[in-house]
Amino acid sequence: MTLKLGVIGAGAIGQDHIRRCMQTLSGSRITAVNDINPDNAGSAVARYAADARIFDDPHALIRSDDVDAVIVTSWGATHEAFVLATIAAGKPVFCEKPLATTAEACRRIVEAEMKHGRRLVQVGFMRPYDAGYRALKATLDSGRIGEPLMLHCAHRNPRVGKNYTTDMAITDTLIHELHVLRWMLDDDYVSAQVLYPRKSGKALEHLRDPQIVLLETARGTRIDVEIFVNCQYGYDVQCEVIGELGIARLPEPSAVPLRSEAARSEAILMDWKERFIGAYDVELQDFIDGVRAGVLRGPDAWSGYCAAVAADACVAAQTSGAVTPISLPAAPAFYR
Ligand SMILES: NC(=O)C1=CN([C@@H]2O[C@H](COP(=O)(O)OP(=O)(O)OC[C@H]3O[C@@H](n4cnc5c(N)ncnc54)[C@H](O)[C@@H]3O)[C@@H](O)[C@H]2O)C=CC1
Ligand SMILES: O=C1[C@@H](O)[C@H](O)[C@@H](O)[C@H](O)[C@H]1O
Repeated sequence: MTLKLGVIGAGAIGQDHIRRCMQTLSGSRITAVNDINPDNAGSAVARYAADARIFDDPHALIRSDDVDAVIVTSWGATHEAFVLATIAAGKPVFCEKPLATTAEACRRIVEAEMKHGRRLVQVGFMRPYDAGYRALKATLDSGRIGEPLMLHCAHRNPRVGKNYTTDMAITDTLIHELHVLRWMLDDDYVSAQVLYPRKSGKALEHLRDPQIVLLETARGTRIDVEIFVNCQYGYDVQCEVIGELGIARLPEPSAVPLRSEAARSEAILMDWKERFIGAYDVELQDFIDGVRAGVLRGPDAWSGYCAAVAADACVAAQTSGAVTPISLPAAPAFYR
């Protein structure tokens, strides 16, 4: 049975996921698209999914018999309502990160899914599907560098638009690290602090950029993450783990080492779509396969909630400047 997918939000990543479902992945097709901006829905359908129906009402799309499962790729603040409605309809949902923009909203999703009694939600945290992060985690798990003591990370985007606000450095950007580092270290955060270095002249008036987030885990590992979303030169994600016996780094994406014009160089990617293209393909194929097999295995709503608890603390720390505690309840049996 080919899985019929409905997409809510046909912007940058919505269109990219529609393209990959229609052109790269197997076992699904896009049958329905909704966007608050009808031009975006129209252009997605025209470019990639000529047979899909355009819905004016996202809730009608969720309920439609032409939709077996839903992909939510609208703005973060709208995710909660669409995910809850899809759970209420008893259908699986792939929701782009963040699952919701606050821990309280994520908790409501967790409660609704548990009440339903079966996993329906996969969160679009793609980094655990990335070959580089998987290799880094395998190295840590092998014990070759001993226990991790410190991590130095960076998440840099060349630039962001005028709607990107200071808190989005946490809820939209750092949220990837909050999820992937917890997964990689198999450890929980206990505190967060945010520091502001000198502001870049390339950042718009309203935005504090760059930012440094300091995290501490329950086992005492210290993590610093630089978030710099107007770095100009590229899309650059770095992660270095300092262990008791050695150091392990996230591999760079492969690039041709070039000797030209009296210089040695390697290109740096400019776009998250290219940097994580392999990971997006594998995560969405995993969702499609999981729905068809009746068992979702990807990042669950609980991991979306845990990332949001840490994000809430970081957002509070952005204004207080203080070291802010993070405390997580034990995972319910449903998610263990
Ligand atoms: N996993 C990843 O690496 C990435 C994840 N994302 C996440 O995907 C989501 C979308 O991001 P982008 O595609 O970059 O944004 P975007 O602004 O390019 O696209 C969002 C689309 O959603 C539509 N939309 C907004 N509110 C809506 C509503 N109430 N109903 C229907 N449509 C609505 C907008 O009109 C727009 O077409 C965000 O949550 C973002 O954090 C985005 C980029 C990469
Ligand atoms: O998820 C993403 C965007 O929404 C976010 O705005 C960027 O900062 C991230 O690098 C990208 O992966």
